[in-house]
Amino acid sequence: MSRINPSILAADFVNMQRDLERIATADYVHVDVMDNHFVPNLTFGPQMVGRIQDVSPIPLDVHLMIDDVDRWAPDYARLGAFSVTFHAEATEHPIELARTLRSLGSRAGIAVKPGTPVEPYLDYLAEFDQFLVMTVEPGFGGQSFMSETMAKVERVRSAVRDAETDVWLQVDGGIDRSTIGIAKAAGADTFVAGSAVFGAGEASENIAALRAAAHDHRHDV
Ligand SMILES: O=C(CO)[C@@H](O)[C@H](O)COP(=O)(O)O
Repeated sequence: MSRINPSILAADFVNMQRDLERIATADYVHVDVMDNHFVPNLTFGPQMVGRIQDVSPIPLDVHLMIDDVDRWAPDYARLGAFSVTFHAEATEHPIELARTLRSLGSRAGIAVKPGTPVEPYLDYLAEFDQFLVMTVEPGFGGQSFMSETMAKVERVRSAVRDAETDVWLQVDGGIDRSTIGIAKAAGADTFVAGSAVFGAGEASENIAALRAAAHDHRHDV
């Protein structure tokens, strides 16, 4: 199973509804919320995400790159996001927050930056629906895939297998037609792509090409 989640960080913000329609064949729309504090970039907050939720043809996979997630993450679950992922570095209470998100009807995801180890969270996988291993430093699109993060993807995949849970393993950053196979071989099943979808060519064709590139990879998880 390979899920393709286009990141609208690479969309045209003043033509957001048009760009959402262009990615209707994707699985989920990846919505990067940035506060210019947790990361040095700023996007949008609950009001805009609520409007995206209203008009999007596919469900929302919200990625919070913000501080104070204990306070703000529940708002995104309340507005109906399919999935809300917060950063492990932004909370001291990841399990409690994941439980709150689930109680509000959203899937709960935990994300780690490239320099953050995954081990502290592997004994608690059942508390989460998604584990996001960042494959670039969060903050900006168009960066190069960090292949050294694949060791962490392998560790999470192995722990998910051992725990016999159904946690989705997401990668985000520098995913394109060549790197998607590397991430899939390491054990990822959910792929966020910004530039590779909204860059050159038709978004729907780019999504199909990413699906094909992931599918072509022999090591299915
Ligand atoms: O969260 C982020 C960046 O922090 C990503 O979702 C980017 O938007 C991915 O963009 P590309 O690397 O695919 O261009």
